[in-house]
Amino acid sequence: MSISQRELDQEVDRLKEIQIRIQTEMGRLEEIVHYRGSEVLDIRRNFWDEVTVNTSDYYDLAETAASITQQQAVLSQEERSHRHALKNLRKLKRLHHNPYFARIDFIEKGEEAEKIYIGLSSLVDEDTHELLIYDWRAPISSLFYDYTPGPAGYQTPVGWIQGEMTLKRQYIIKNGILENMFDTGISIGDTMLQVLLARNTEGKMSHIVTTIQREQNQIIRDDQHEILIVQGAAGSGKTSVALQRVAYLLYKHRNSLTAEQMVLFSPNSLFNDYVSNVLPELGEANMLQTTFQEHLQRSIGKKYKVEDAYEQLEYLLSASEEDPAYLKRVQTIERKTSLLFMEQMDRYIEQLKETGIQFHDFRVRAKVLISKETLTEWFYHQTPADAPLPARMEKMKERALEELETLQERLFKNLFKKMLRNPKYLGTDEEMKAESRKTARKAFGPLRRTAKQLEFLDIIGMYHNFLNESSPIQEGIPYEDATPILYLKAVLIGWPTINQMKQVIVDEAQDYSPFQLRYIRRLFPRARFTLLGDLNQGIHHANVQSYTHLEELFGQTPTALFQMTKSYRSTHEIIEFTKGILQDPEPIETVGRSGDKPKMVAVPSEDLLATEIGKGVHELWQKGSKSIAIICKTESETRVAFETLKNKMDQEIHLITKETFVFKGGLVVIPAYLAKGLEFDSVIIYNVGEKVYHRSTERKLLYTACTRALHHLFLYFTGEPTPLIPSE
Ligand SMILES: Nc1ncnc2c1ncn2[C@@H]1O[C@H](COP(=O)(O)OP(=O)(O)OP(=O)(O)O)[C@@H](O)[C@H]1O
Repeated sequence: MSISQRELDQEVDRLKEIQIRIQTEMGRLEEIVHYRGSEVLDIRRNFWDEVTVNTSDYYDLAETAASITQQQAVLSQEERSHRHALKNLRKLKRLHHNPYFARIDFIEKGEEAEKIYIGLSSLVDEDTHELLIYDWRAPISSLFYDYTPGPAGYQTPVGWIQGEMTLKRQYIIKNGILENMFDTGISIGDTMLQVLLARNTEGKMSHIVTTIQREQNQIIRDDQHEILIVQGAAGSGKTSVALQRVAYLLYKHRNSLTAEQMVLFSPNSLFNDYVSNVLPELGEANMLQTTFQEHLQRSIGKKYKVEDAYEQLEYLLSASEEDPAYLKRVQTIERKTSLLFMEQMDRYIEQLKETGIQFHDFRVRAKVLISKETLTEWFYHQTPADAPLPARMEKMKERALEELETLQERLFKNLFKKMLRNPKYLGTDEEMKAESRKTARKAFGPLRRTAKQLEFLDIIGMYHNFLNESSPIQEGIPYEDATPILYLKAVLIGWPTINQMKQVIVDEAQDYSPFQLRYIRRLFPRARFTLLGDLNQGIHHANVQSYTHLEELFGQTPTALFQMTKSYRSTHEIIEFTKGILQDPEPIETVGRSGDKPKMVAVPSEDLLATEIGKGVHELWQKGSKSIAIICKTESETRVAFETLKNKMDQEIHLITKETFVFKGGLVVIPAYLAKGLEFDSVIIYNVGEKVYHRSTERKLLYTACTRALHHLFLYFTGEPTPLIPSE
């Protein structure tokens, strides 16, 4: 739709006017920040001058205390005002160069037409209290995301507002200059979205608030359901939705929810870095970010090393399918990740109430102080059989600490006696007593800690007993055993209290096993959950297979299942090509952006792969790519590729392994499972030869790798191409 020159001039004028207001307000706030800042410093420096200190009698003491309290109150009031002004100033600085990105004109039934400008945060006219810019998260801003011009409505805390949208306009404002604007007609698609999607990507993920789509907006703003499950095709914006949802919830519940009460489980640390800019760009603090692996290792403790999920995967991808050890491992993994296994554990734990509990001896070097038999005897005879297990363990702790106290007293007496007899020690009896007491206390320190943390419970021993296996875990815990071991521990001694967590977000949820998901649910009993995943991209063995399964896992509470089927990342050609890799795909649609067809390149021999890929990289730079990933199947293939490629490239090339924590753009070589969740202008699959990808379990991995591409996809192969890619 064409926009008249008059309208354009009006918009330019308005933008100028808003910027002047922002500048004026910034100036005012800068003064306040400066003034409050020096006030705070002043109060801190002269704190004691203002306090009347008199401690001669009770009344004076009380007066002194009151005076300190009063002075503290003044200080925190000043600090609060300072923080508030600083926060507002930062907000204005963000708005200054890009105050808003959209406008809608809306006529509420029975009211006058209103122009609503929407930006990253709101701006109020201090004098008239008029809202000059609405925050994108305000209820009314929903209109922009949900409707095209025509009848429209939105939900407010007091009910539904119905009316008519007469205009929907989007702006591209850069460095304070209005570069372009588009009006959306009833039938015209989202021009702005197409412009954004056609761009090249250089680095970390960016926010999408200027072009959130209706299906995404629904998920971002859903506050009704305690459990949200999102199936989203590759590139449909799951991670984006998760992050904008965090920003939305922080805005909506700003008086009761903080960033520390939200946690995001992401696939790996590299990914954490990749997404780390989004919330700060939106003016919000990042929520806690972690990986399940990190949780496992931290909870198991330093004594044992938990195998990495990627090590497990590396093994499964590299071992021969005929190897009996491989087959056994696959079976074991399938068993230990199932809910059936959890039920079997529950039965075993039930039994432990009567028999079979195991402890470690309390010992100092070789000397046993409290034997495991004694501990077992205490458990079954001195703790109430009908009490819950954690309560019984609490009793055990008390009992052990008591016993340690007695033993420590005995040691003290012996030491003291020895000192008295030994002419080497000089000093009064009292001094020697104190010395001996100190030595005894120190000697018992580690044992007391063991008791307090209930480390005398032999969790691993019981786990082995349950499995009916004799070989005890030495220093490494296989990935598939780590969660069951922690589950056993939690049920026996009580779940760690992570109750303050109100929102838990699990990205790549399809890579968790049913056992793990149920475990996570119990870890955060009071939290609301957002689980986002794509069954097409399930790369781990025995992960969740269906959404009914997921719903069952989280059941009971209000649960909603959303589907996002449009893929925003890749061109139409790449999407169609990658669909062919899947056998029974979840639905995927394109948003209509077109590009080159993916290219399969046959290479006569492996020695020539690097040279050919070098040429491909060159071609892709020429086409304007700013980020290129050469994706390999495993870490070992990645290392080989990196070594052979690094001398063939004119540009710098980065190797990415699971030890890489910082996301780098440019040219990278990366294993497929780490490329998960990331995206690049161009993707090169290192070798899609039949010898490399042939098992059906590798289908989803290959799919995941190919769907990382925005604009171009090149696939190289030696020998025959993989049968997983249908020939045209
Ligand atoms: N509404 C939108 N407007 C503009 N860009 C969008 C929108 N939704 C998604 N995108 C872009 O599409 C790309 C894919 O988004 P994102 O990584 O969130 O998808 P995903 O579903 O998590 O993908 P995957 O599962 O394949 O890793 C990103 O570049 C994102 O910025």
